[in-house]
Amino acid sequence: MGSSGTVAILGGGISGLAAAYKLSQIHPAPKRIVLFEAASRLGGWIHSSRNEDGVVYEHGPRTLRPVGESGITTLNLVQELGLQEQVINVPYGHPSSLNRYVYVDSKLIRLPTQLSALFKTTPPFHKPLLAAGLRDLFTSKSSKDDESMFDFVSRRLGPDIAEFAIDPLVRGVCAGDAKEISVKFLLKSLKEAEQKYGRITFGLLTSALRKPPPPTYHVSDLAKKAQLERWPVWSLQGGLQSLPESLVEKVTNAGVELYVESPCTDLEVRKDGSLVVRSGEEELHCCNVISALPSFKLSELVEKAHPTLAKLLKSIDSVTVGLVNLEWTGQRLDHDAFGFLVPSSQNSPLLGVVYDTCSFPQGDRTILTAMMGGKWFKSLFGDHVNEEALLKIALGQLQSVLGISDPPARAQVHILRQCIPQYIVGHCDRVEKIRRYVDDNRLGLVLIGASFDGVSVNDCIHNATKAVEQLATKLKI
Ligand SMILES: Cc1cc2nc3c(=O)[nH]c(=O)nc-3n(C[C@H](O)[C@H](O)[C@H](O)COP(=O)(O)OP(=O)(O)OC[C@H]3O[C@@H](n4cnc5c(N)ncnc54)[C@H](O)[C@@H]3O)c2cc1C
Ligand SMILES: C=Cc1c2[nH]c(c1C)Cc1[nH]c(c(CCC(=O)O)c1C)Cc1[nH]c(c(C)c1CCC(=O)O)Cc1[nH]c(c(C)c1C=C)C2
Repeated sequence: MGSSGTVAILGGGISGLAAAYKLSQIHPAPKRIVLFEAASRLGGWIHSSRNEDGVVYEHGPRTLRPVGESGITTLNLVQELGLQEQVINVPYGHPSSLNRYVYVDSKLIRLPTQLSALFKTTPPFHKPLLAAGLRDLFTSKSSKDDESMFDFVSRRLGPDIAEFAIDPLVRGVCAGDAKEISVKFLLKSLKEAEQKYGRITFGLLTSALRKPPPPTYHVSDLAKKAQLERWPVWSLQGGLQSLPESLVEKVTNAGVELYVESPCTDLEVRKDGSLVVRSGEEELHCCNVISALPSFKLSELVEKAHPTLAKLLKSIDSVTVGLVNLEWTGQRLDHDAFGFLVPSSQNSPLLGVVYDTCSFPQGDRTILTAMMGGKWFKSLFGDHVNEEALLKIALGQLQSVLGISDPPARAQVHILRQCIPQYIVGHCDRVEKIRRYVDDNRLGLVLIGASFDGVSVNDCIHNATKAVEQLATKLKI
């Protein structure tokens, strides 16, 4: 088979599917677009299950934010796919968008959102939050180019904020340890403000006062509606899995070849710059390969020919999450919120619990998702923990925290192995080195996926779209 005009995509998660969709839309489109997926289903970590009675559980992501260029890219895509009627949003000002709890010293504490917390000591903090602002004003800037989220916030705003706000935030976004995760992961603009103004408060003030410039990119009617109505987050009826399902339908109709249960087992770069993708006995010659694989998986494929690259790719580690969906009949919560998070200082097996039916009610029932382990999975549960044991642990925790003692009407447990990449200190440099190696060695590889430039679904779709736009300008079709 000739390589000219054939593009291979490795991985059929949302990144790979978004790339396949975008590639099938460009003119002229490549002659062949072939996607290899190792698992028996497409969608990667986006996984919803639909019970026979229509009740939906999410085993991966559940809500997306509509903000920023990447939030708009996803809503644009949703409209292009004709899914706008299926969009459900949390209304502006809804308790699930305002109330976030932390579980500290055996108590659920609502994180303060009111201005009074600036002047009054409000638990779990030990000082009024104004003290944090004053500390920032009197702290000089650090010369370090990168540091951990915990160190940065502890230094600038005090250890209280680092322990009770930043540490749980990191657990609630990447199931990781704030003492290891790079400040550039979630607080890039604050780190830049420190470098530019010496104080993060000056940076916050300047950006609050500055009118954002009008967008230079397309904003669909759906994205405009989300902005106008100030949706905090949104999802899809039937679960977020409807998004990859719709992409699969569209790309199949556009002629993209999708192979499931077809792991890429070898990737060879020939001297003439063409590439050979192997999946078991099959081999495909192509002009370009888009990898939408987790970094550690791609590392295995390039290990033999490019050990230096393999080592760099492998250094972007991922953590395992035990995820337990639980359902009870009736309303079992005495407060409305997005959920609660547990700071690592509490040494709990729980990372946090999402109150799914508070954001999106599903009749007269309570559905919660407990997430456990993350960075601490192995030290908490060992190598051989099974689903039954995790269910028991989750139920015990929910009894202590929420006082729910009767057994759930239904439950599902999933052990999500190596599901969230960890952007530890130095991540940006690592990614730059990886990309430089690929360019310098003319490997013809395009790297997308959650391992590199953002873990949210929005980031994955946006980065896949941008990468294909760039590739289109130099495609050897
Ligand atoms: C529990 C959980 C909750 C989350 N919550 C949110 C949320 O609320 N909001 C949000 O925005 N994001 C959330 N995320 C993050 C988001 O879901 C992921 O970052 C995103 O789905 C990753 O997509 P991806 O396509 O880059 O990678 P993946 O989904 O990992 O896809 C990679 C694909 O490659 C396949 N593969 C692996 N090896 C091979 C091989 N050798 N050959 C071929 N295929 C291979 C895999 O089977 C997989 O299908 C959450 C993630 C998890 C795990
Ligand atoms: C307890 C563990 C986890 C919970 N969600 C995730 C984990 C690991 C994964 C996750 N959650 C979000 C993202 C996307 C980040 C983004 O950039 O949009 C990912 C990968 C969204 C999110 N969840 C929480 C926050 C603060 C955010 C960021 C954006 C937003 O404000 O929506 C908080 C949170 N997550 C979990 C709970 C229980 C919780 C708060 C109570 C579960």
